[in-house]
Amino acid sequence: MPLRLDSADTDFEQRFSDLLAGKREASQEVGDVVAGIIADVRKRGDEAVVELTNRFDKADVSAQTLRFTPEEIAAASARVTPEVRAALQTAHDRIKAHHEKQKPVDHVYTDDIGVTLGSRWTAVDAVGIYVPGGLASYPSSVLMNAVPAHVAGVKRIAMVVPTPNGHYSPAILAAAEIAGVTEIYRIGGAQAVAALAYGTATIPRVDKVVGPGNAYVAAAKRQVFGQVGIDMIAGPSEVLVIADGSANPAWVAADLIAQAEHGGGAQSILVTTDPGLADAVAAEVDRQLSLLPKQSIAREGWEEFGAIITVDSLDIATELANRIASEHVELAVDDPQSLVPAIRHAGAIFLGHHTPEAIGDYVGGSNHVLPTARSARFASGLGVLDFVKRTSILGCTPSSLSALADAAVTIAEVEALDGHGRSISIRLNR
Ligand SMILES: NC(=O)c1ccc[n+]([C@@H]2O[C@H](COP(=O)([O-])OP(=O)(O)OC[C@H]3O[C@@H](n4cnc5c(N)ncnc54)[C@H](O)[C@@H]3O)[C@@H](O)[C@H]2O)c1
Ligand SMILES: N[C@H](CO)Cc1c[nH]c[nH+]1
Ligand SMILES: [Zn+2]
Repeated sequence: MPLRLDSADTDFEQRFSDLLAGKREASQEVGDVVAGIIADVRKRGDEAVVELTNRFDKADVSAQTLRFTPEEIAAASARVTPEVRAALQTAHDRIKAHHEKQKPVDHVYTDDIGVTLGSRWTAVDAVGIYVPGGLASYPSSVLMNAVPAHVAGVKRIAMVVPTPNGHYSPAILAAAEIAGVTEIYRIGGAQAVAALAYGTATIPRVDKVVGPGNAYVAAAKRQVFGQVGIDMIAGPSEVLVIADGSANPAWVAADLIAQAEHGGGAQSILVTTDPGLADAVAAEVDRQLSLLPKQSIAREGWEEFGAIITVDSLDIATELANRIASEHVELAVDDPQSLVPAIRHAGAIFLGHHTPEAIGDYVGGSNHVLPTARSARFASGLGVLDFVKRTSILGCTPSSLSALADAAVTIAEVEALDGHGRSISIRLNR
């Protein structure tokens, strides 16, 4: 049974805190396993990557077959149906159009004393994109990772995707082809992240690793940060549905199940002002789950991490939403726009009864690689800004340098850095 809470209950705070603290992400044990894998890949390179891939993915690879050949990519891509290709193309075009609007612009200005100041954006040279592939296959994640990188102007995109038992969906390679990605390795997990970060004989190192993945991938990204950049931690998926009495229980239930079916610690939470809706959604989730196979991942996910919370007002609902800081927040309420300003911590917000989170997973145009595990308090979803860096530009004239010199030299003296002061005064013959 999923957790049932009511914000008016005396033990609510304690039980809500327990819900937030629930261990869905990397444990100490996962962190230790990942540290061992990273050290092994750094030491033994391809040999370790091959051995770990064959152990965890049962993939039967060698250093020679780690990378998909152009022929394999073309052949797999040719196997997808015209419908699948067209759907991927639609997704690609919509994601591209939306991300084009995120491109930052350079600016330069000269202030009132003649100092020139500016910001210039340049793309990261080489990025590694992680496409998850353990429990499910995610062609959509190929597009969500690769399209913003292309829009940003990244020159080299290296993609990794695990191939459990040697299998992969042709749609993965078709999506890569549509997105213009040609460097693709059949590896996953922490060993893939380590190979991208440190490089091996077969896999040249990159500057930044992005993309979603399970707890092992999330832990590996945390541990290689500094050696390379990372986007954020996009781990096991989450949805928080805020609903009032106008919501359709069957639609809300379907959305909760959709997120729970990601498995691996995925979490679905309903917060509602309507106790009748809470009961109806609980019954409807059970009914819809009963139509699925007994061992369905969605049932496991819902029962282990799901929760239904009743609250007295939408104000309390939004306050809880900010504390949960969910990856996705659906506003299944009469007037969704009125709640938007109150939601400050969310990876993405979905407006109204006709915007299921799954439309954003695929073709809405916004990115589905989003911060999880409450990291929406400080992080944003993947976008063009993840693939560029900002360099500041500063230029003084003799007169503007002279105008600023005294203050600068004074601060240099306070810091006891005489060389700094001298490098300024020498130019002014002081
Ligand atoms: N936040 C997002 O944007 C987003 C998008 C898509 C998927 N996801 C999430 O990504 C995750 C995908 O997970 P997945 O497992 O299907 O694929 P995955 O590719 O993330 O992980 C598979 C890899 O995990 C490693 N692994 C598995 N068990 C291991 C063990 N015991 N020891 C060491 N390594 C091990 C293996 O190397 C394997 O290749 C899900 O949690 C899903 O919710 C998130
Ligand atoms: N909901 C996931 C992000 O949390 C993304 C996804 C891909 N495919 C289906 N869903
Ligand atoms: Zn999804």
